[in-house]
Amino acid sequence: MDRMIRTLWKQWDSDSPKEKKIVIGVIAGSYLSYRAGKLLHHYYKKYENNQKIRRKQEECRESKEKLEEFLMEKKSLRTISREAVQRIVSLPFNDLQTELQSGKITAVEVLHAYQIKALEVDKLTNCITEVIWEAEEIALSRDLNANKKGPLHGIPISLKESYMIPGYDCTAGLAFYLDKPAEQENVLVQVLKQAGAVPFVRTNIPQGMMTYECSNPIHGITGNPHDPNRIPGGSSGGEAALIAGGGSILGFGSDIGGSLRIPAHMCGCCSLKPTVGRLSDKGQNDFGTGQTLVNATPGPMAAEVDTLVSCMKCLLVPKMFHLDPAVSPVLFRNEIYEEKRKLNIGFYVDDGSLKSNPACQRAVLEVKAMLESQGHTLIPFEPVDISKMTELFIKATFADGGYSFVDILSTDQVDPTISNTIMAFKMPKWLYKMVVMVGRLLTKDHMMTVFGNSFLGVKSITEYWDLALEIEEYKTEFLKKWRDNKLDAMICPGFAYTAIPHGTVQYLTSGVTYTILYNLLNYPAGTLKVTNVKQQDIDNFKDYPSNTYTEKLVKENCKDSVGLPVGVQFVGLPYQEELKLTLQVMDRLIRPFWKPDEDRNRSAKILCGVVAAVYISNQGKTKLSKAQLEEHLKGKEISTNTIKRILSLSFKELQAELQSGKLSAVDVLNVYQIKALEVDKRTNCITELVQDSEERAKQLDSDRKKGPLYGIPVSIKETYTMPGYPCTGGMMFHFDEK
Ligand SMILES: CCCCCC/C=C\CCCCCCCC(=O)NCCO
Repeated sequence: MDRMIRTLWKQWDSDSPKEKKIVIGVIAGSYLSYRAGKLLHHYYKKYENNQKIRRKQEECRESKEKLEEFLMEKKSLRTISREAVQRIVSLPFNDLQTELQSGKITAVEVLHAYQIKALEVDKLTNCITEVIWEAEEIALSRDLNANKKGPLHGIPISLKESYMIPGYDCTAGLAFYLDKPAEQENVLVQVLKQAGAVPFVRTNIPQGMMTYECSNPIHGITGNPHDPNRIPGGSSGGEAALIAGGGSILGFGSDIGGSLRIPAHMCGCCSLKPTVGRLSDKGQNDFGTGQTLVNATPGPMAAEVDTLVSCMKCLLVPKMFHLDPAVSPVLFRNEIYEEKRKLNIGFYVDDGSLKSNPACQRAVLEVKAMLESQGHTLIPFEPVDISKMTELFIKATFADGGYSFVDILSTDQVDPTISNTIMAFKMPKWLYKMVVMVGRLLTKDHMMTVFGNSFLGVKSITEYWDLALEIEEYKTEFLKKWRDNKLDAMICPGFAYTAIPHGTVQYLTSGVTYTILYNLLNYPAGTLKVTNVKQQDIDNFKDYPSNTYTEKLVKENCKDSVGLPVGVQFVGLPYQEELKLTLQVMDRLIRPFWKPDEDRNRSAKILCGVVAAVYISNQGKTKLSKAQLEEHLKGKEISTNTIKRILSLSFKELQAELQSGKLSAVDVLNVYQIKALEVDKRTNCITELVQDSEERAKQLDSDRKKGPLYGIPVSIKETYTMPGYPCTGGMMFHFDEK
C-alpha cells in the first residue's frame, strides 16, 4: 500500500505542472482546515457548554443556600416560628386563601413558610432548579397593597423550569439555552400575578422534556418524595415532587404526552391537562414547538382538586384573552361545574396494549364502584386501536426522526436517561431497523416495532400531510365510539404502572399509551391520586401476564412498591374542563358544558338542523334533479310579489318574520330555492341539492322551539361533509366517499 502511494505520488509529481499542484494543494488544504476548524469549533462548544453547565449548577446551588441563610436570619428575628411554618403549609388551599384575604396571615409569612418547606423537600428530592428572588418583593407589595386583593392574593406558586420569567434561563434541561435569559414573561404567570399570586421557585424537568423521567445534566436527578430511588414521573416531575412533598400548594407544568398527569399519578397529587387552546402557551420553552400536529399545553398541579378549580377560575379571565388573543375566550363556566345530573362514564383498565398493573386497575375499579353508588352509569369501553394511535403520536412528535434532538445535543452532555434513544436516533437507518427487528424478537413485544418504526418519523411533506389526515380520521373514529356509547366522561388508569426506579424508563416506554391517547385526541384530562399500592396488588401480580419483556419489567420494577400513590385519569370532550373532582367524595366528575359537536364539520350540521336549503355536489346524480325541483316549485304557484318581498328582506327582517310566525320556514325555503336555481342557470354555482330540505323545513315549522337561525336557508360549500353526500373537493378520487 505504502509503495503504491509512493509510486502514484512520484508519477503525479513528475507529470503534473506546478500550477495544478498548487490548485489541488490549496483545495485540499482548505478542506482540511475547514474540517479541522469544524472539529475545533465542536470541541470548543462542548467545552463552553460544560463550563456553562458548571456555572449554572454553582449559581443554582448558591441561590438555594442564600435563601436558606436569609430564612435563618428571618427565623432568628422570629418573624416566623417552626410551628407557624407547619401550620401554614398544612392549611388546605381554601383556608389559606381565606386567611390571606382576611389578613390573618401575611403574604410574606406564607412565602417564608413555603420557602422553608420547599427547601426541605428539595433536600430529599432535588426538585427545585432555582429560587425566584423577586418573590420577596412581590409578597411585600401584596401586603402593602392589602386593600386591593386578587383571588390568589399572597398564594405562593411554583413553576416548571420551562415557564419563562424575565432574567431567568429557561433551558428545558438543554445547555443550548443557557445564558439566554428570557425577556418576556409567560402569559399565565402574568395573569396569576395579577390575581395576587407570588411565583417563588422553579422546578426540574428531563432533558428536552420528551420523556417521563426527570433528570438532566444541569439540574440533576429528581426523586419521588415517597421513595427517592424512584422517578417522580415527568416531564413536570419537579413540580409533582414538590407539591406531593408539601413544598408548594399550587404549581404549573405542561403536557404533550402525559407530563402533567404521569407525575401527578406517580407522586400522588392532582393535575389538569386542559384542551390545547384553553390556556395560553405563550412564554413556554417547549423544545420542538415547530411540530403542530400534537401540541403541548400548560396546566395546573396541586394537592387538591379544589385548588385546580380555583386556579382555572383565575386563569380563564379577560386578562389572559387580552394577552393572548389566540386563546378561545371561554370563561370558567360555573353553571356546568355546579351541575348535578347523573353521568354516563366510560371506563377501562386495559387499553389493549400494555395491561395496567394490578394497583392501577384497582384504582379505576374503586372509582367506578364509588361513582356507581352515587347513581352514575359506568360503561365498559375499549379504546380504538392503540397501536395505530401510538404510531400516529410518535410519528407526529418525532416527525424529524429525532433530528432536532440529536442536533441540539451535539455539543451538550447527553443525560443517561435519554442516551440510548439519542444513540438510536444517530444510527444509520438500516442499522436502526435491524436493532428494532432484533429488539422485537428478543422482547416479544409488538409495541417495540410500533414505537421503533414510528421514531423514524416521516420522509416527505406528503407523508406528513397523510399523517395529519390519519390523525383526523383516528379522532373521528374515537369520537364516534364515544358518541355511540353516549358518554359524558371517561375514567382510566393514570398510567400503566406506578413509580419505577431511576434509569428504567428507556426500557419501559410502552406505559405512555395511557396518556398520549388524550394528547392525540386533544381531550382534557385530569389525574387524581385515589389510592396507594397495597400488598394485595403485589399478590395480584400472579395474574398479570409475563409474555413479553415489557410485562416482566413491569412486574420486576413494581414488586417493592407498597405504599406508592396511584392515580386515575378523568377525561372529557374538548373544552369541558369544568370538572369537579373532590378528593373526599369522588362524586360529580366531569360537568359537560354544552352538547358537544358531532365532528369538526359541526358548523354544517348545526346549520342544517335549522335550515332548509343546502346545496352540495354530486354532478347531477341527485334523486331530485334541479329540473325536478324547478317543476315542483312551479307547482306551488308562489306569486312574484311574494318572491320579491321575501328576497328583499334583510337578514334581520327575515329572522324577525320567521320568529314571529309571519313567514314559515317552508315559505322562505321555496323562495330561496327559486332564486338559487335562477342564479345557477347563469353561473352554474350549485353542485347538488339537499334532498330532504323541504321535509326539514316542514319539521321545523311543526316544532315549537325556535333556534336563532330558525328557517334561515343556508348554502354550504361542497367540501363540508354531510352524511350520504360525496364531498369531493372537485376530485373524482373522493367521489365514492359519502
Ligand atoms: C429523546 C427523548 C427520549 C424519548 C423517549 C420517548 C418515549 C416516549 C415518547 C413519549 C413520551 C412522552 C412523555 C411526556 C412528554 C411531555 O408531555 N412533555 C411536555 C412538554 O411540554
